Parts: sequence; structure tokens; C-alpha cells
Amino acid sequence: MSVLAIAEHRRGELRPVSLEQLAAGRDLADELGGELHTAVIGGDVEAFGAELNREGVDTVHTVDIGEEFNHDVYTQVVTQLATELDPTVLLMPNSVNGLDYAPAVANRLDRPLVTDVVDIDAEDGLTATRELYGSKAETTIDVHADQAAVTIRPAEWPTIEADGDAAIEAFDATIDESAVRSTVKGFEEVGGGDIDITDADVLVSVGRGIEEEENLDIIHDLAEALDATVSGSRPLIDNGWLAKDRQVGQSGKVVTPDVYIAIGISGAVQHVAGMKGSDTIVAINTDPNAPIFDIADYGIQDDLFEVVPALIEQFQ
Ligand SMILES: Cc1cc2nc3c(=O)[nH]c(=O)nc-3n(C[C@H](O)[C@H](O)[C@H](O)COP(=O)(O)OP(=O)(O)OC[C@H]3O[C@@H](n4cnc5c(N)ncnc54)[C@H](O)[C@@H]3O)c2cc1C
Repeated sequence: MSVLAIAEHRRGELRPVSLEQLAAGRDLADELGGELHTAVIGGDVEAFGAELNREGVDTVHTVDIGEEFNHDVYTQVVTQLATELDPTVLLMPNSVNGLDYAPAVANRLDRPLVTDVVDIDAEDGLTATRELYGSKAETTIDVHADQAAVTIRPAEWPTIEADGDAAIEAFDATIDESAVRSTVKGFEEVGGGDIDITDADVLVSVGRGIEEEENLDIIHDLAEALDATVSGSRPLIDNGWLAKDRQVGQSGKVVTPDVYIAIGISGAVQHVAGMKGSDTIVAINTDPNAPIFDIADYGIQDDLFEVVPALIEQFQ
């Protein structure tokens, strides 16, 4: 009875979901009465291994192979690790990378795969909770199997911060190079700019309520008055009004600023997935039933074209 969580990294950094999986995995391992293992494949495995050594982790497996994610390598390594460790639950991130190899691994291991899980329980048989219809409904799935593979949704569990005393063990995977069909040669940031919105303390985030591109001036003015950074919801990025790296949400960036000001943003689940971890959320929206108000600490139900200029005047 054990849990194995596969970490994720990109361009030299461990992704937060790697540490969130440890929280999900520790709870599961406790319910199963077993151990929590985690594994990191490729990159600076020594540094990543040390970072994954958090409270509650029994063993960190490092697989020193390659630099970046590669579907065929991950599929082979995770299959070999899971075959050797035989975990009851194999946890993987519900990310672009995780969804790329998890089905292949589950198929090879002949395990059921439950994707995009937001809650998981092993107390009375394994059950996994998924959201449906844009998070308006939930379904709990009884996994009728002794062993399963699960991908967990990022930003649903807290990260484990405390240091641990895990054993760190190198795992020697055997790679069939003839089955590795591609290699990563380099990266090009799509729509890349010089701002990393994940570093911002205060984000002034704008949505479709702004109506026209030229109206963005008041958003930039407010950001300047607050010494904040501008971000946005996906429609603005799709329209080309803001650079791709300013997008908050499930297919954008996950941000956790001190203050997140959502202006003319409805609070769709895909947006909220990227900003619900913010310390203080302020929402400005004309619609009293906008879902953003469900998670806002402060709500201003009013026209942004009235409120934003008033705020600029106040803060300038
Ligand atoms: C697979 C997938 C991935 C996605 N990923 C993302 C993602 O990463 N990030 C993301 O943001 N979205 C994402 N989306 C899109 C998401 O579902 C929503 O469509 C999007 O977040 C809506 O953006 P919005 O809130 O700006 O627009 P809307 O939902 O149109 O909301 C506009 C809001 O502005 C308010 N408003 C209008 N006029 C005013 C005014 N004058 N003053 C004040 N308020 C006003 C309205 O009441 C409304 O609530 C994704 C969707 C899918 C299917």
C-alpha cells in the first residue's frame, strides 16, 4: 500500500503541482496506511530531489536522464518505476505534460486512469472527485480497482512547505532509445514579454467587461498608480490586446499575489483556477451574480468605467 507522485519541472524549476501532489499523496498514504514516494525525472535531479524532500515524504526517487520533459522517456521511466514500486495510487499532474504521458503509462500498467481530480479518498475503497459542467456539478467516482492512476488538478491542494527527512534514492531506468521519437532542442516563449506576472505583488487584472482595446488605458493607469502589474482573462489575450504571458488561468499562469484586482472578469472556473490562491481578491463587476464575487474578499458591484477612474484619482 503506497502512493507514488511524479513531479513536474520546466526550464530548471519545479512546478508547484509537484509539491501539491505531496499533500494529496500524504493524505492518501495515511488512509492506506502506507508510504509516500515521489520521483523526479530529468533536469537537475539533485536540486529537485532536495526540494521534494518535504515533510511526510518517505522516499524521493531521482532519475538522472535528459533535461526537459519528453513523452517517450517519461512513459518508459514512470512505467518502470511504478512496476518496481507497485504503488496503490500513481499520482501525476493534470497538466499539459501529465496528460501527455499518463494515459500511455496507465495503459501499459493496465490500470484505470481518472483525470482532472479535485479530491481523492482511500478510506473506503478509492474514490475520486471530478468537476463537471464548468464546475457547476461534481461527480464522485468509485474506482473499482486495487490500483489506479490519477491526474490531479493543479492549485487544488496546498503545497507542503516543511522540510522532510526522506531517503533520496537514484533510480536506474533503462531507456529503449529506438522508442524515443523526438528530442527537445530548445524553447521559444510564445507571446513572451519581459514581465513575469507570477512575481507580482499586486495584479490589476482585466476581463471582457473592458469592451474595447482602447479602454485598456484606464487599466494601465490604475496599475501605474498602484505600482502593480497588468494581467488579464483569456478573451483579452485571444483578442491580442494583452501578451500571452499576461494570461491568468487554467491555460495561462497560476498567480498568488498579495492583492488581485479583477476588473470586468466574470470568474469562470478556468480563470479562477489561476488566481484563487491570491491573498486578497478585489472584484469590480456590474453583475451581482458574477461568480467572481463568491471568492472575492472585497466586491464592488458597479460600472468599471466609473470605479476605475475614481480609484486612479484616489491612488495617484
Ligand atoms: C479549456 C479552456 C481553458 C480556458 N482557460 C482560461 C484561462 O486560462 N483564463 C481565462 O481567463 N479563461 C480561460 N478560459 C475561458 C473561460 O471559460 C471564460 O470564457 C473567460 O475566463 C471569461 O473571461 P471574462 O471573465 O473576461 O469574460 P466574461 O465571462 O464575458 O465576463 C465579463 C464580465 O464583465 C462584467 N462587466 C461587463 N461590463 C462591465 C462594466 N462596465 N463594469 C464592470 N463589470 C462589467 C460582466 O458582468 C461579466 O461578469 C478557458 C476556457 C476553456 C474551455
